[in-house]
This record gives sequence, structure tokens and C-alpha cells, in this order.
Amino acid sequence: MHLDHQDTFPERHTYSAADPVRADGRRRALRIGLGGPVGTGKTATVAALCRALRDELSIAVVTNDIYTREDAEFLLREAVLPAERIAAVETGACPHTAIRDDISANLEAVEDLEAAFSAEGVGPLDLVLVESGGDNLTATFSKGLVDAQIFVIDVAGGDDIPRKGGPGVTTADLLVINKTDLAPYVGVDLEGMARDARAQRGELPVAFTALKAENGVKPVADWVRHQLAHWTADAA
Ligand SMILES: Nc1nc2c(ncn2[C@@H]2O[C@H](COP(=O)(O)OP(=O)(O)OP(=O)(O)O)[C@@H](O)[C@H]2O)c(=O)[nH]1
Repeated sequence: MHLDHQDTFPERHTYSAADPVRADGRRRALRIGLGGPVGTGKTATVAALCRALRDELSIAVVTNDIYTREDAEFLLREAVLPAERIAAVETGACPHTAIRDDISANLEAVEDLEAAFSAEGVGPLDLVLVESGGDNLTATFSKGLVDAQIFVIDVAGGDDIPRKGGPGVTTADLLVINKTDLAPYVGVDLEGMARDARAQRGELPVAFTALKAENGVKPVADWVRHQLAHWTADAA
């Protein structure tokens, strides 16, 4: 009878934080995840971060889409990084599954990029950005995949989103509230949003951005620089 089988239950995936040091003893790249609801500006944030930081850091990006490579193709079209620095994962299922439950495809993409840039003369990478597919307020990354996470919401989604909470809003290392340029058109009170975000997040930082504006990504880029300074200092 099949119930005599030893593996009655499927094996569970468990992932612990990825080793911060490579096999060759060097500190690996800092891995930052970007998640958030559909259309809030995750790809726009990744693109703007690459433009702001690519002259000072060696960067690679992993994008996640359900059935397509659209986000990767957008980044390629915009030429924010050379093609060999962009990898696309097709999740084929709920986006959060691939960043939280079974992270193997994403982990492989990150490790392949790291390996490709570890050769003499071309590396190593300083920073890998992992962009999740658009999901809902509960989407968070496994700590086995990223070292820190950014959650992107926007003012067009309504000013009650920070108040509603959810793990993305309350626990992300950085909460980005994007499209502040639209606030007057959708009747959103940015100060109220800031107050609600503080009430949910305590000391955790919040950045307001308008990515269409010149240098609109600056608060996020500064936060990334700060994270990276800690990451490299910890290695010393
Ligand atoms: N007005 C305004 N539009 C923005 C801003 N940032 C992004 N957008 C626009 O919002 C739309 C969605 O942006 P994306 O970056 O594709 O959003 P996303 O979160 O990656 O979307 P999914 O991957 O589909 O979940 C695009 O048309 C962007 O041009 C902003 O600060 N202000």
C-alpha cells in the first residue's frame, strides 16, 4: 500500500540566510529585494537605481514575472545595464511563492550572476537587485534570498495603504511611497501617509519618491549606499 511509503509528506523547503562570504573568501554582493503591489513602480525604481549607482558600483538585476520577461525587457530597452547583468525568472505562479517559499530559481539566477562576474577582471559584483512580480500587501522575501528588502507602494493606491499594514508595509527594511507627483490629483495627504507609516513601522525608514522627477530616486539610492557601507564594514 502506498501509505507504507516513508515520504508520506512532500519535503519542505527551508532556507537560511545565504552565506555572506564566497568560496574564495571574499564578501559576496549585497542582495536587496524589491516587492510591492502591481504597478507601484518597482521596475521604475530598479531602473532609476541602476542609473544612479552604476558608475560607482558593479550591479546586476534579477527580475520576476509570472509568464513573461517583460520587466527584464524594459530594463534592456532602457539600457540601464548591459544585457549580461540582467536575468529574468519566470515564476509561473504567485510571485510571492518564488521569493519566499521556493526560492531556488531566484537563488540560482543570483548565484549564476555572481559566478559570471567573479572571474578575474570583470568582478566581483557589489549589489544584486531582485525585483519581485507585483503582488499584494503580504509579499515578503525569504531571508535566504535577500539581505534587505524594499517595499514599494504608491499614492495612487490610496492613502489608507500604510494604515492597513501587512508584512510588507510593517517589516520591510525600507518602505518607498512612490508617485508623490500624483498626490494632488488623487486627493492624497502625504503627511497623513507619513504619520500612518511611522505608526506601523516605528523607527524603520520611509522614503517618498517621484520617479519621473530628475534624481527622484535619491532617497532610495542613499539608503542603498548606507546598507552597502554596513555590509562591507561588517566584513572587516
Ligand atoms: N506619475 C508617476 N508615474 C510613475 C512613477 N513611477 C512609476 N510610474 C509609472 O507607473 C507605471 C508602473 O510602473 P512600473 O515600474 O512598471 O511598476 P511595477 O511595480 O514594476 O509594475 P509590475 O511589475 O507590473 O508590478 C509605469 O507607467 C511608470 O512609468 C512616478 O513616480 N510618478
